[in-house]
Amino acid sequence: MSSEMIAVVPAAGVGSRMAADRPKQYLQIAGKTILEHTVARLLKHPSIERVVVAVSPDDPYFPALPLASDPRVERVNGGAERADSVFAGLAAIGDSNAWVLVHDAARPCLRHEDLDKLIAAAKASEFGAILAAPVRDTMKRGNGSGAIAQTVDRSDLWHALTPQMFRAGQLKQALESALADGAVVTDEASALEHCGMTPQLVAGRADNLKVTQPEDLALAAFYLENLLRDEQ
Ligand SMILES: Nc1ccn([C@@H]2O[C@H](COP(=O)(O)OP(=O)(O)OP(=O)(O)O)[C@@H](O)[C@H]2O)c(=O)n1
Ligand SMILES: C[C@](O)(CO)[C@H](O)COP(=O)(O)O
Repeated sequence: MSSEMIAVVPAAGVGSRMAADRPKQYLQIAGKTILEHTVARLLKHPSIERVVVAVSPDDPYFPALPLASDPRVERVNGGAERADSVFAGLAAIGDSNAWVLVHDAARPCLRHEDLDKLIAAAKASEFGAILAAPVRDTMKRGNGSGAIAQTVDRSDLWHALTPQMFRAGQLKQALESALADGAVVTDEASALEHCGMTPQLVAGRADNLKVTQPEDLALAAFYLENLLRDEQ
């Protein structure tokens, strides 16, 4: 059975919460765009053979990046929602037995120690695996009017991270089914859950943050500089 390992990077978002002059994946930290750092982290891992990047069809930034001419990087057109972009990336993978790791373009601080843990867990799981960070704060649910409705039991509560790793065919079928049913699919695992499957949780580092809001940029730069120094 194929062991080709391909990363799919959804990078077609507009970054509305970042409210910058360009989509956040094209903001610079540590001398490069966030997207370049994210793709470099993936291609630096010896098990990942190529990266499929889903970008907006009218994206003017991607062609100017050196990675656009890297033979290991394939561009596809992303879609209206993140799940549509992931689905478009999967369409570029012909082998249903290939391993696919879906990783947000907005997460540039992925460490190989976490990637190694994820790969091992996914290969040992019937339904793949995702990186996740245990919740560390007390969790509250609001009552819709700004007050506390209840405290949520945080035991075994996790922040889903990426990469999320599955056999390409398994993920494609689950996404097709979940999207056809109108399910809310904010990460790949939720599509498999919709189909009754139970991917494994792999405890990952909390510094694998998704750059989402303005205050995340400086933190991501700090985490990335730590990562690059640790890998020297
Ligand atoms: N239609 C979309 C929406 C999002 N993404 C990607 O999915 C990842 C996680 O999404 P998010 O952090 O929500 O990015 P945006 O959608 O750009 O942010 P916002 O929700 O603030 O607009 C990002 O790398 C983003 O580029 C995508 O490929 N296609
Ligand atoms: C996939 C993800 O990063 C896991 O936490 C998250 O669901 C992306 O959500 P977003 O609203 O598209 O940022």
